[in-house]
Amino acid sequence: MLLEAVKQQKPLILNYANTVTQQHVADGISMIGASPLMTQEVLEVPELVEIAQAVVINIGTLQEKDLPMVILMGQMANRAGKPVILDPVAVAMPYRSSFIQRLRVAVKFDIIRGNAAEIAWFAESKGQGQGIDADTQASLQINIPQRAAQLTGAVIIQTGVVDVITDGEKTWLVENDNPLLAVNVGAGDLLSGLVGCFAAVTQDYVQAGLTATMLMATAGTLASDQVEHQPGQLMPVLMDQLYKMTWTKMQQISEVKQG
Ligand SMILES: Nc1ncnc2c1ncn2[C@@H]1O[C@H](COP(=O)(O)OP(=O)(O)OP(=O)(O)O)[C@@H](O)[C@H]1O
Ligand SMILES: Cc1ncsc1CCO
Ligand SMILES: [Mg+2]
Repeated sequence: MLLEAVKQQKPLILNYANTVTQQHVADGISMIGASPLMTQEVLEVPELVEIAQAVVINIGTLQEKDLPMVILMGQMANRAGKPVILDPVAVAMPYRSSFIQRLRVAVKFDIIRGNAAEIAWFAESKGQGQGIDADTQASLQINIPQRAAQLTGAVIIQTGVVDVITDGEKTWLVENDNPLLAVNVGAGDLLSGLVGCFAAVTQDYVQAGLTATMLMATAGTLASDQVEHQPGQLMPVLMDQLYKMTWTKMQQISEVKQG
């Protein structure tokens, strides 16, 4: 079971993080037994990718000067067969689109985790919005993440009211409508970090994505029950729930369906 594997192997997860939510990302990775490391220095990238088991690239606060560093991280991980996870924050905005276009010609992403608007961009489909907010649509179009997977060759994790995990053929749905999680900025960034932890311990990236979304859904449900209508209290309780998580709880509490 992948949560046990993370606790036993304690993989090192190397992050190009955004400066808004990196503390949550680092804490979440640590809470489930993996080891986080953030970098912004190109000169240390080779030695860090060497010891890492996964690389997570989050473009939330991207800067042009960082592009060569991010390309190097991705390429070195690609060459070493280490998973590269992309969190394409607000990728539909023109400058960000250009950054990702230039990154994607150099780096293969194994997994892309984003909200519906972000994933729609990879599917070359019109998104519902261009900011960081998740699409709260009730009617889910699973053909969009499936198409994004087919076009990019990456496993897609689209989050929202329902999370969709797909490689373009196999598709899983995790029901996770949780208003307290939705309003906490960085819940998605945290999830992308957790995806890195599971991708570090299996080559089955659909399974890694499914496990991470089940984990987040379960921890989110338990944490919301504890803090009730106080979203400002959620994050610390969510961290406690991640720390205490078991596979049995994840199977009992998260609602998973085949798409
Ligand atoms: N109603 C909802 N809308 C959006 N996300 C939700 C909702 N309910 C639960 N979530 C969960 O919140 C987490 C973050 O998903 P979201 O789609 O908001 O990512 P995001 O937009 O990238 O967030 P951020 O940029 O703040 O990190 C996911 O685990 C998702 O399943
Ligand atoms: C609000 C915000 N702005 C850039 S990154 C970020 C956190 C959500 O990804
Ligand atoms: Mg996001």
